[in-house]
Amino acid sequence: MTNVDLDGVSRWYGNVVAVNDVSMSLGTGVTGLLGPNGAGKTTVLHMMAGFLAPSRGTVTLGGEPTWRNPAVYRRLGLVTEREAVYDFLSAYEFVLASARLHGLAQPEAAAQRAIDLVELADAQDRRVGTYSKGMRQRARVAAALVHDPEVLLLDEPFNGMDPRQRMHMMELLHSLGGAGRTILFSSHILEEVEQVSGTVQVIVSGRLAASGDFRTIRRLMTNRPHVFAVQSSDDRRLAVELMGQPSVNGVDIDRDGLTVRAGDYGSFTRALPKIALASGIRVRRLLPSDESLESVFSYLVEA
Ligand SMILES: Nc1ncnc2c1ncn2[C@@H]1O[C@H](COP(=O)(O)OP(=O)(O)OP(=O)(O)O)[C@@H](O)[C@H]1O
Repeated sequence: MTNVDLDGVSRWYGNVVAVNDVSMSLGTGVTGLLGPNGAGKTTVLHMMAGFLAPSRGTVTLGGEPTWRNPAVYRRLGLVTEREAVYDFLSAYEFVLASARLHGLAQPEAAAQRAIDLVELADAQDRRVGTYSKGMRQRARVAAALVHDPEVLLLDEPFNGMDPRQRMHMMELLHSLGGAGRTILFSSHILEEVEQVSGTVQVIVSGRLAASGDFRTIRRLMTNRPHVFAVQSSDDRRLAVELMGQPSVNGVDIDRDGLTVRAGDYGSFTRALPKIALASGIRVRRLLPSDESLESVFSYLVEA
């Protein structure tokens, strides 16, 4: 079992603090690194991979510092966010090049093994330029896995994929994690992380906002005050009815309808249809109006 540990890690670029005093420990299986754009996810992954030196603190893999440590590079693979252009190569040639770069003793066998692992054998001799986004991404995973690393880091691996490709990649991560590897993938999409991994590290503005079991964190996120936009057949009367509800903290009314501040998501969304029904009011629209990831994350940080 290979642990990746961050201990009091900060990284700044000039005046920008990208990562601020983060400590976390990753074990085998799949962990999601969740956070809005610019939160510092890429910086964390690059420090784990030894691409980037921490400004403060230590990043270790199996107890060894990752920065400038070639022995550690052999034990990890990184799939970066941006795709390099290699359209003229077949997947096999591309993965083989990676095997040779690693100086593996039997590069051909290693390349074939990695391609089989990501289930790309049927298309391995076709140029990558003819591949779908999902297939290209799997070719890149194969290249990162060619030296059979214990740790695999992936930066936004689901970006730009359609649902089927996403499902396929999720299954692949599951099986790699199930086989005893330590896998960390970054994402800014809550549902994506929820589907792939039970363990999550949430990072916001460079700080670790929450960490651990996904369900606990999900609960933290939904059991927070919410703002809803509501439109109905009789907004004034509905406002009066809602004000009598313990789950409602406040109601504003204007031309566009009601803005309702509720104590938490569940009690309000359960109560609203009952109130409307009892008062003979038709609800035409119910929209959570503060559901941006940033607001959810900010709440977590402040909690
Ligand atoms: N080389 C750099 N020079 C200066 N600032 C940087 C550099 N790299 C990242 N930053 C800044 O550090 C912060 C964290 O960036 P990072 O790319 O790690 O975030 P992220 O969570 O991966 O976001 P995204 O998903 O948008 O890539 C951002 O404010 C970013 O602008």
